[in-house]
Amino acid sequence: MSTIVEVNRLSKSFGSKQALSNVSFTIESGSTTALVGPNGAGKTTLFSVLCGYLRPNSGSVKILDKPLGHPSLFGKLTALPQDAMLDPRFSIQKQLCFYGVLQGLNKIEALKDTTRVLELVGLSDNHNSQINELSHGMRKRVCIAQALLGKPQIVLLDEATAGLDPLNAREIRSLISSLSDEVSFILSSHDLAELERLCSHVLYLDKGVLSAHNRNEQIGSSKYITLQLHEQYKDAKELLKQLSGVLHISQSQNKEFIIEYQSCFEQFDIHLLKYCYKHNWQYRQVVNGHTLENQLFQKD
Ligand SMILES: Nc1ncnc2c1ncn2[C@@H]1O[C@H](COP(=O)(O)OP(=O)(O)OP(=O)(O)O)[C@@H](O)[C@H]1O
Repeated sequence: MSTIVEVNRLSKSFGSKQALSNVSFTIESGSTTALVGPNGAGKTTLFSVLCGYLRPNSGSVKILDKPLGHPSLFGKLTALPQDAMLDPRFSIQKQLCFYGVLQGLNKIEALKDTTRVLELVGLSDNHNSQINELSHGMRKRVCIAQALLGKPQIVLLDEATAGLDPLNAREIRSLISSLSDEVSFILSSHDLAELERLCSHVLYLDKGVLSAHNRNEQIGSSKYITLQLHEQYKDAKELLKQLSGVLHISQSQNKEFIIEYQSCFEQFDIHLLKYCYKHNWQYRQVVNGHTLENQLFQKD
């Protein structure tokens, strides 16, 4: 694994509004990173700086070991902006070919790559459609296809599934997941369950200040599992404490337990599920580590 994004003490303000404040983080190749935070936290500003749309006031950014704007980065990092627009006058194939040519492909290569990316997003049959003939979800997929032109190494997707129905959102998630071996995605979304499924690392921004989280963390000799049971079974917490390997149990919600266990305990998850079966407990969800929601919002 190598570092593909290195951000050091980055700050950006708009007049007196500090949108990013001393933000530092690194991203390794092959990881899928979530960028989360409340409205106005600075996510779009951070994406815009990473893409080179906005200049920071201070700090440095290196992409693939090169400073922002370096010619060798051309086409290596692409983005789907939050409110990406397409031109209603041209077919989607024409538009994508045009963007391919802007990326430095010749016309034949651009057409070939357009065919490839339209197939990836499941829109091969719509190549001649104009944008106003497509549904909201299909338009979003065209924008994602655009971001995938030319085989970039890093793709930033700002709210890729916002406003999509569950089926379309699911298709986009599965596309991201299937491409994540070749492409490092950085995803901004308000959908924590979505990021939970897709991301190994989390960058949390709040009022321009960043904190980073590792999803499947091991702290010292402890590991964590979050177990959500189907209902509030009698004495569940006390009984869980008696399971071998368990170090500590805390309750994040009514039926949800955060189980800290000895990291040397192999196949603890299977052991835990057998224990649930033994006590006739049905479970809703088992998450390796903390849930994203608990990581971000639980105070203790
Ligand atoms: N062009 C601009 N001029 C002035 N202020 C701006 C500008 N762009 C962003 N801001 C301010 O910077 C802060 C961060 O905005 P940003 O759009 O990056 O947040 P965000 O995390 O993407 O929010 P959301 O989740 O609502 O999309 C906000 O307070 C916003 O009002």
